[in-house]
Amino acid sequence: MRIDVVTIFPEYLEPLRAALLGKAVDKGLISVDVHDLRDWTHDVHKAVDDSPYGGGPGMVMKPQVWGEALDAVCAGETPRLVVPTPAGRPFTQRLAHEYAAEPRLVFACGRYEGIDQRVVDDASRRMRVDEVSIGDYVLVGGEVAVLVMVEAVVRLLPGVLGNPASAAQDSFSDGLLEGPSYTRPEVWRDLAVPEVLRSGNHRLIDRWRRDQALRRTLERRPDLLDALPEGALDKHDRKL
Ligand SMILES: Nc1cc(-c2ccc3ccn(Cc4ccc(CN5CCCC5)cc4)c3c2)n[nH]1
Repeated sequence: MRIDVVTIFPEYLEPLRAALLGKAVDKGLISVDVHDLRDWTHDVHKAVDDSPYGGGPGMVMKPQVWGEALDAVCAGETPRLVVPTPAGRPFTQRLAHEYAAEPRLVFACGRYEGIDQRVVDDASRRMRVDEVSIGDYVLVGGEVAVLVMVEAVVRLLPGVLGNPASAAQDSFSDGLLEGPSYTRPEVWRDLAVPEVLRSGNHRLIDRWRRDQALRRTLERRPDLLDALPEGALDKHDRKL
């Protein structure tokens, strides 16, 4: 997978070079290129923003600079363009799997109050463009959202995770939150590991884990229960 990121703060994307993602680059599983938007300015001030038409607080990013940058960065194999924004469709595990199947992703990181809408409108004439939100809170720019999305997507690629079974058993993979996890010691600060997990009875252990996942989902994310497909809960589940 080829990933390109356009930003006025390239240094914000340095974490993509570290740890697991850095190893994925070293292994040739992904390529990551970060581009400074200001490379496509032509004025001495390298201006990338201007006042909003219609008034309002803050500044809006200029379409001309973004247009030239995306023409250059998106050249070659047509990518899927992802534009983080508070006003976007939700980024979900399902969308992460969709992106993991793409050969090329380009991320456009806005700042200020966002990017002139015509940049998205124009790009949509040539490629798939998604305006995506990573949550219902407002960041200062798109860079952190790109770090979140790249991490969620790249970990799904074959060969990236040391333990691929982990991604297969992700939260949400069965529609529920995962329950609690434990490791040694058996007792820590007077807190003991639940007996069933040391019983060796894997039928009971699986049942206990599912009960814990259901309880936690009911308590923290009842909306996920409503979204479960018909028949996803068996009669034991419904008794909880
Ligand atoms: N999931 C998520 C994504 C982001 C995000 C992504 C890209 C940019 C580029 C600039 N900003 C700051 C920013 C500040 C104010 C407004 C104005 N809006 C008016 C009412 C609420 C806000 C918009 C945008 C981003 C924010 N934030 N959260």
